[in-house]
Amino acid sequence: MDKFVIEGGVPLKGEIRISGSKNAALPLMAAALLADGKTTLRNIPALHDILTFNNVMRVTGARVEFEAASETLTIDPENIYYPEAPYELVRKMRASFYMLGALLGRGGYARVSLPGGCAWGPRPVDLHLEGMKAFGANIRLEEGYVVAELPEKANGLSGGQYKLSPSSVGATVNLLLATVKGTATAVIENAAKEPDVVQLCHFLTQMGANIDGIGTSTLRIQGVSSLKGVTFDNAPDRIETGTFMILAAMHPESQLTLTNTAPDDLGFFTDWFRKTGAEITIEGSSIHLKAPQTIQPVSVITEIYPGFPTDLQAQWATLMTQAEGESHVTDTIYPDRFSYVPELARLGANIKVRNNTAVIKGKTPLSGTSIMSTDLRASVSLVMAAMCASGRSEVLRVYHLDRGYARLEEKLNQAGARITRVNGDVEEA
Ligand SMILES: CC(=O)N[C@H]1[C@@H](OP(=O)(O)OP(=O)(O)OC[C@H]2O[C@@H](n3ccc(=O)[nH]c3=O)[C@H](O)[C@@H]2O)O[C@H](CO)[C@@H](O)[C@@H]1O
Ligand SMILES: C=C(OP(=O)(O)O)C(=O)O
Repeated sequence: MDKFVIEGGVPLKGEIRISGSKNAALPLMAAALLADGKTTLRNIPALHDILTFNNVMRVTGARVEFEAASETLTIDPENIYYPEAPYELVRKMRASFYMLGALLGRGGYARVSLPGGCAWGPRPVDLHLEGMKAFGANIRLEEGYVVAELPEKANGLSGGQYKLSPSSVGATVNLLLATVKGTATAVIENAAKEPDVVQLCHFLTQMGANIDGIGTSTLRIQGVSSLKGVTFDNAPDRIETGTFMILAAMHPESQLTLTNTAPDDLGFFTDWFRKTGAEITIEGSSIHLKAPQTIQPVSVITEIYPGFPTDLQAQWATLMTQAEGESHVTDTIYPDRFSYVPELARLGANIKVRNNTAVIKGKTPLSGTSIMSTDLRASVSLVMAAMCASGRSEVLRVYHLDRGYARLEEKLNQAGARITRVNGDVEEA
């Protein structure tokens, strides 16, 4: 397992180009399996999760070619013959569960292992299954696998209405995939409005789907008989953008420009960010950032889009260890997503968890030591803390990070960071 060795205390200067979004790309990839022809997706980052999903699709017989240098992915689903997603791959990544909707939508049958992904407490898939049932699929559990199929003699789902409670990105994606082809009308209420879902709807529409209410919480899908393969540009990663914005605020001398961003996809995040005292100027797809001399404490509560994203709360709590005063970071979406807290405390942060809230008292100096990543966003927050700490730190198990950040150390080093990737697991055994 690789680790990072980080020399802390240096500001970030210059430009960093934001990669394509992981969480927006994965639904597109699954949707490409519904087409009658080949789909080309551009701005697809060479991340472990993307490579894993490529392999998940290949198991079915789909032809998948990824050119990492040009970040271009082609998916040809013509020869799909094996509508299954095995445990060995699905356990690595929760979004593999999108295969359930895609394969059901394509051929009326899917057998998909129950998912893995970042683990921070319960992450049920009941809404995915209940929604598919409500739209007429037969669902059964079989030795850790979910089998979804059309009822005997039916030649499509029956459609209907289903209200997600709570709203769910993954369930909205799966229900869209399951229903865009066919003859029925399906209405998803309290659907997710995250940019990743909106992009998926636009992509499906370009393929020939009929979806009303895109960008609202009620999606009305009228099934169509076929979908065609298209060429499509994936959106920039809003979570990578937010992560680097937060990082740029952590050192008083940092001045950073992020290019290839989609500022509108950040929702209200920029408002919270400004309250810290950081300066932000948006110019087309570039975001210019200047760190505050003194970071103001800003409490946040995670909410569905456009509220504060749960995927940025660990990074925010890390920033708040350097703010002058007390702040609270509350996660209402994943109440247990605080595994990074003991590690920040080991670096010297004054941070404690009360129920679903991290209570942070700043400003505390951080000093370098060995720290362990536990999930994707937790691990990037530890890298950020190590970059802010005095002396040298080691961040172990960076494989979590490689799931979702493309060439992180290379990008940050180009802006002045001092991060070395060390291969192997001898020290961690
Ligand atoms: C690959 C991907 O895009 N992952 C993102 C996606 O995850 P994911 O799609 O898994 O997250 P959801 O939007 O589904 O989860 C939202 C809430 O709904 C609950 N829920 C969800 C499904 C279900 O069947 N039952 C249920 O109760 C969850 O426990 C959670 O409390 O959105 C999350 C919330 O923005 C992000 O943190 C993840 O990074
Ligand atoms: C948690 C994430 O991914 P997943 O839902 O695949 O675990 C994430 O992208 O932050």
